Amino acid sequence: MLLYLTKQLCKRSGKKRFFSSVADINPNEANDFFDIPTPTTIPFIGSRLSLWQALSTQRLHEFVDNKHKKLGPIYRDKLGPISGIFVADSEAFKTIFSQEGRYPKHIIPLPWIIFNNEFKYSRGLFFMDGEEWLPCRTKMNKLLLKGDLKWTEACCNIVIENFMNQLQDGEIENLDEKIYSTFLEVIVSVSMGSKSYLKHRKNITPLVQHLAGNVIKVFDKTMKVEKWNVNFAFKWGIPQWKSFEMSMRKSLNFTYSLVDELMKICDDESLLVKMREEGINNDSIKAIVADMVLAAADTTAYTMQWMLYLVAKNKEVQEKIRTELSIPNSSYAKNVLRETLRLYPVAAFITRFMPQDCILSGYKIPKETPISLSIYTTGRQEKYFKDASKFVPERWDREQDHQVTIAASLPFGLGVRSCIGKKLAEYELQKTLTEIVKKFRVELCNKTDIKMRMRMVAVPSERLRFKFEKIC
Ligand code: HEM
Repeated sequence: MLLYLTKQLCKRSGKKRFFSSVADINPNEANDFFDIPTPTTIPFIGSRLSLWQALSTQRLHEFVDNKHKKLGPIYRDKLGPISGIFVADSEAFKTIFSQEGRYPKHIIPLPWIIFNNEFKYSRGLFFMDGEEWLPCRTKMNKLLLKGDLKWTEACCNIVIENFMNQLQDGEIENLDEKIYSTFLEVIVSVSMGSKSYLKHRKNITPLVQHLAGNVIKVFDKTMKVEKWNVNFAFKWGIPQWKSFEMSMRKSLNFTYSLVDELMKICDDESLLVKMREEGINNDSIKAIVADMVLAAADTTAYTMQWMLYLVAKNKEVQEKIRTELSIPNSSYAKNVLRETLRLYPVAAFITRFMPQDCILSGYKIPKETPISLSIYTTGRQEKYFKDASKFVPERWDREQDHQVTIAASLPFGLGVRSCIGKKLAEYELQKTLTEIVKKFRVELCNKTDIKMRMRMVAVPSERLRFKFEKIC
């Protein structure tokens, strides 16, 4: 898989070797770790205060972006519990993914670690490491990233058709909530299979709506407790911790019971049955699927909103999507999605601990140093994307040479630990976009400038409102 991706990226970046930086730097010439630029702030208070400010205004991406502007593509910082380096350099990204080892490790939010340890919930892929993670991940790759995925597409199509039936002329009330529930319902329908979903959807839809409310709270409460010293918050049981703990328990308990029920009614073409056939035991199935439910909704729902926002502001893009619908194998909708994720990567940071010492951007990095890849920053840099602030889906066109640096926009990550839901997400997002644009002209009703805010994932600074006009 990694070899395939590497070849693809070589082809597109026009370079001979994608991971060129690995061999090109002589370790003796590299600079010392402590020479990496670091912000000058009042010791301790300065960095905590600015972090607190960045977190409470949900502007962590801008905070980090400004630091890169001042200090360059790599800098060292202590961000509360996370003390490590921040990297905004496509060559360094390649080095990281090529040297991340057999069992890549990422940072897990501290409240979630404490919660899992304290209450002994077994969790899915995102939380697993090493020997536990690899066999499960290999089996899940086979089911969700390789081969024929028509069975997942069949599930998406039914749920999206249902969503389309809720749209009409005019401003759609609570569109964001409808989008959220729809994408949550997709992962539920994939878990149970399209036939079973069709049979039981009347009962499933209200459960999904209830779950959506809980899942939203988990992300919100995690953000709120992270503004505090999390160990302190947990130890003293402050209200922010209690509220986070409650939302997490509710969501997980509800999701586990839902998966239990789905296991009884799923059909042969379902994720649950396919996981069983791969030899994954029932407890692990429950934990993996429950986590996917949590990972699937926010990421896809907000990407859908950003995509609608951008096409609503760019009428010519809408028109082109409509025109290209008649062209077989047109990749235009896919390019719209790629361009949306370049400007608004819902996962604005990807993290890693390297298993051995490495050299990044000319500096020696000791093994196990927490590394944060600033995906938001690289996606908007002029040196990687011409007219970087403009929304130009055509720049991703394979036929034309618009000089995109693929490794600077990695919304799903790269390599063996990249997003397991990538193909599912790409299909459902493109399908929903084309169905909407085929039937409606989309207009943005918000009058103020919309900014990106970090609520674990990248969300709009205010509720997006759209007006739909039916195309006769
Ligand atoms: C636009 C949609 C999505 C985006 C941008 C996205 C992005 C990401 C990113 C950046 C990672 C971390 C990769 C890394 O550490 O290298 C990730 C991991 C993950 N994603 Fe997604 N994701 C999306 C949708 C989904 C969906 C629909 C699912 C569920 C089917 C999903 C399930 C997961 C899981 C389980 C992991 C952890 C994988 C592991 O650690 O092995 N994601 N995603």
